[in-house]
Amino acid sequence: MVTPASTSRITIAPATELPGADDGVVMQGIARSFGDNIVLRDVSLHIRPGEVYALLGENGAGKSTLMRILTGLLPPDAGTVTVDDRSLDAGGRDRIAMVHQHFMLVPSMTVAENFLLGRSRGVVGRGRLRRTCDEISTLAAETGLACNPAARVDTLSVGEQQRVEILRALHLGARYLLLDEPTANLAPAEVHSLLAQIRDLAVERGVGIVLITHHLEEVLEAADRVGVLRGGRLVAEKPVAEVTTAELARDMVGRDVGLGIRRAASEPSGGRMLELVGVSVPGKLDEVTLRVGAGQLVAVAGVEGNGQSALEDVLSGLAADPSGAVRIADKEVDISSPRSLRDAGVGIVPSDRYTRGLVKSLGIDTNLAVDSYTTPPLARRGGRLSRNAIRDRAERIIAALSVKASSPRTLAGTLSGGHAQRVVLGRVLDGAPDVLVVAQPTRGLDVGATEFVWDTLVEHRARGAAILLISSDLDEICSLADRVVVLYRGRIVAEFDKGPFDREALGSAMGGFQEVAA
Ligand SMILES: Nc1ncnc2c1ncn2[C@@H]1O[C@H](COP(=O)(O)OP(=O)(O)OP(=O)(O)O)[C@@H](O)[C@H]1O
Repeated sequence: MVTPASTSRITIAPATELPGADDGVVMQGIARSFGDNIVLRDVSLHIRPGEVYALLGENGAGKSTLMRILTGLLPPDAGTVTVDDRSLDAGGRDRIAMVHQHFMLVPSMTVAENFLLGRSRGVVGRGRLRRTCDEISTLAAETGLACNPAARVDTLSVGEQQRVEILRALHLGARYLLLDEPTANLAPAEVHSLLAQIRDLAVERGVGIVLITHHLEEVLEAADRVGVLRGGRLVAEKPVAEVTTAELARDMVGRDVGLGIRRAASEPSGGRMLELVGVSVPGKLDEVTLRVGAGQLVAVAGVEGNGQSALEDVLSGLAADPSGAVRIADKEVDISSPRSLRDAGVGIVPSDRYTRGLVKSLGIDTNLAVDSYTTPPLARRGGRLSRNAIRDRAERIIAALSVKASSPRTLAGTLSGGHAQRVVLGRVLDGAPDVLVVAQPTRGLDVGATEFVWDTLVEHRARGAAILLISSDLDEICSLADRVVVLYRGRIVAEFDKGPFDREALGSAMGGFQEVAA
């Protein structure tokens, strides 16, 4: 039983209808600034029913701002939006739905209960719930987006939750879907099937889809047209059949980008810099044993939800009830204390930049000072803080990582996702730690920034840092790792000792299709 808040009729989006001349999402002359920061200038876009339109742009280019304007969450300073020739206020808004990277589902409720949230006043009876289950099953069968309406959301994989979000939007009557990096957390095999399902929704049901992604191959695989935002303007708009990934990268960042293999030039020294022995966290991590030598980069490959967060928690000193041992340079460290790990030389780039990496309501300068304010040069004699040193440090890191911010005091919560990630990376890398644990370091970063982060990790490996890369991105793993272990359901199920790595074998181990004894 659920007690949703307001009443609305359930309308299942019909399968393909012939589009009229004015159909589609039409944005004309959109402009938007935040203070002096001009984010969008005279942007016009037309997304037609039945097409997949990929929207690209480097971090901070204004993609999310444009999508927030499109869904009516943010008013533009100038310009108009119509959906099938209706303004947003005259019914257009009901035809558009945004599917976020961070899902908006209530984990303790079933799929059907989530569908009914906010859609009827008072208690929902069994009959209504059953009807909704039937409607979901019908829609799932029609669209090929498999889904069990009676399943609790917290029992579903990330890929299944993604499908629930899409089905919910269609169930609400959306004819246009805005998908914000929909593949960011999926296993390699799931990526291809989701992209195929997205294409089917467009081709067979006439849904118009905006696909925001930083993975350029996904654009070629799934989209019909691609638009590139740069400096607040739409600088390119092309049929996908006429572009290459190299051209798209150039359109986005204004230069050539090389994301090739970057394994260690020489054999790693093999010294035991970071060692985990039989590390377990109840219900999450099972007897994980691994070693990372000085000057070596070991990747822990896996899809979110298979123990990566627990591993990150252990190495941050934040896991609940961990067991086993962690040694840094052959010395055991107290894993119940974040400070012991930090003092032992471990630097962590957390996977969730907002809950672990940044305080959104504080400035970039303060965020960059949080792990070094007790020592000089930030701390002065007598325990007082040096404002100048805090500002200088912030200015240096902002310049080194090209963080797009009007001043060092800009609030972290107003940065675009990619630039927020740069601040977190900048803080950790600036300390040049002996052991670097980096979780999903390039998630949400544009190709130019990804190239920069990869090069930076390689530099730190070359100076002798031991790097543990926790990632679900096969390109990242295959390009950077000297060794790969695969984490599935909390256990290491496969190990790959030397590149070049077999992407297919890696992908299937990540998806749990093949368990190889460690
Ligand atoms: N509420 C806000 N207040 C101030 N500035 C903002 C706000 N929202 C966005 N901005 C600024 O607008 C610019 C564009 O941000 P936006 O989030 O639209 O970029 P994006 O293209 O989605 O980037 P990313 O790929 O990093 O997610 C950035 O400079 C950001 O700092």
